[in-house]
Amino acid sequence: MDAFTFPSYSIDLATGEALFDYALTGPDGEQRFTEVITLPLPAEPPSDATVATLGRVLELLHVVAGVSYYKAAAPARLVLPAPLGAAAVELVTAVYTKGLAEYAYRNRLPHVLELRPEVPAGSVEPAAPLDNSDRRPLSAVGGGKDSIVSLEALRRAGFDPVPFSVNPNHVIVAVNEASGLPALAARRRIDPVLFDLNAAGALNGHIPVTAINSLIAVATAVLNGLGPVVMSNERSASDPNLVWDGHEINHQWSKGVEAEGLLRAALAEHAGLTEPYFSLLRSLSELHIARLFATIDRYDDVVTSCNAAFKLRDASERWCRNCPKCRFVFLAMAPFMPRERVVHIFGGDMLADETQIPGYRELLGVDGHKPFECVGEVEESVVALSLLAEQDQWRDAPVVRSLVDAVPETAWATAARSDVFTPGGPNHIPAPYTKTLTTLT
Ligand SMILES: CC(=O)N[C@H]1[C@@H](OP(=O)(O)OP(=O)(O)OC[C@H]2O[C@@H](n3ccc(=O)[nH]c3=O)[C@H](O)[C@@H]2O)O[C@H](CO)[C@@H](O)[C@@H]1O[C@H](C)C(=O)N[C@@H](C)C(=O)N[C@@H](CCC(=O)O)C(=O)O
Ligand SMILES: Nc1ncnc2c1ncn2[C@@H]1O[C@H](COP(=O)(O)OP(=O)(O)OP(=O)(O)O)[C@@H](O)[C@H]1O
Repeated sequence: MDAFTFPSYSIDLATGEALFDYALTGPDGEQRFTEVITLPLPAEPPSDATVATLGRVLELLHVVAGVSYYKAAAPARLVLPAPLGAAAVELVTAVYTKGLAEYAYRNRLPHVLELRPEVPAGSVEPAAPLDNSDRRPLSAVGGGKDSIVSLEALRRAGFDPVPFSVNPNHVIVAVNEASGLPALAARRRIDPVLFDLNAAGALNGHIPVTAINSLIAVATAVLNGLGPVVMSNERSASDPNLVWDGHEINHQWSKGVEAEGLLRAALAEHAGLTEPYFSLLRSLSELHIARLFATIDRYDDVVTSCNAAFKLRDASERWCRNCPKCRFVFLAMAPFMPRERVVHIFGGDMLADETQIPGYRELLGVDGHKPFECVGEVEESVVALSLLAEQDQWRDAPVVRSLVDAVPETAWATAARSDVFTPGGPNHIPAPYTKTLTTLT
């Protein structure tokens, strides 16, 4: 295939159903795709101004959500459907290069990292400004510990958050029920043709899903007259897994602060939204978030961070207890909870299971590189281990004993100087929200 194009998109405001069309084209013909995204509708029909702003957000979503289909062939040309301003082009370029970097690395496709979209000539009509910053925030809920921390902090700080999810599965539904807050949901249907192509051996790999979910959340907030979208993306999401061919490869790129800034700028430029989207947890390490989560216990029976529970097919019921994310989150929560509580949350004791030692050695930087998963930095893992080694309840756990012996002296020294509990780094948290997290401490 030579080119990836964006033939059309439409929305039916009576049903909330938006259709996004894509095409891979080449000398042998064309492969079309249609993704269907259904937004929750407000009680009253939206005003013309709201519909205009929504249209602008959907134009960005149309282009960004194309990554799932582009990756089936990775053609050299990415041909955008309409002129875009500089900030929007910068976002799109980054989503298709940095957002697909892990895919490019694993499939050995260096040209993807250099991809530049072809932007039709012409100017874009400036968007009408919309300041919705004082409305109720939409709090994105993924079912894991991070979004629970944000939701609870927002609630306790009096912001009256509306929980929101894309395709909520049973875990997310249970988390929302535990919160007791009425939630909004959007539906997203990937074109099944993509799965057929995958089964037939098409190129496949990781995509920047948070960029897509974020724009669906912003579209929902606009349509429903709500305020900023509040994400729960942490500081370490901005750190790459490795460097390849001079490019940083970051599994979590679209959760990082660069993506957040690009999305905010594109939404301001293209949709006129002055305060559309930010991450409340941006300054915190994963370990710090785990410590905050330990202060909240109403979600213990339902919280699930394991990605295996969120697969479209053959999902696990809750924690699989055998993946990098389960290993990391168990390690991060354990120092801050009684042993029986963390074992109850996970349904088993991962630090008593010696088969987990090789995976933990990767997290601790003893073997290999940081896994391609949503896990914290090596330093955070070493700090967590050092805290466990000081506690009677954990010191003699078989995995803890083995790891304490394996971690090199230099890593302990780094951990001893660590700033994992000191908030830091760039963030986009608006002034009214800066004290929100203090409600949990
Ligand atoms: C749940 C999961 O981790 N899935 C990743 C896995 O895909 P798998 O085939 O095992 O299961 P499905 O998710 O059901 O996907 C089926 C196919 O559909 C493709 N696809 C899915 C969603 C989408 O938006 N577009 C798609 O094209 C997918 O490629 C499969 O062929 O492995 C895939 C290949 O590495 C990953 O792409 C799947 O990741 C999902 C998109 C996903 O939702 N992952 C999040 C849990 C995730 O990884 N979040 C990251 C943040 C990444 C970011 O920058 O936003 C994190 O939390 O660190
Ligand atoms: N299905 C979804 N719908 C809406 N937002 C989502 C969805 N899945 C994840 N998110 C959001 O995307 C961001 C990254 O997701 P991630 O899975 O890292 O977070 P989490 O589930 O809150 O916590 P954890 O890191 O413990 O899994 C979070 O802000 C989360 O709220």
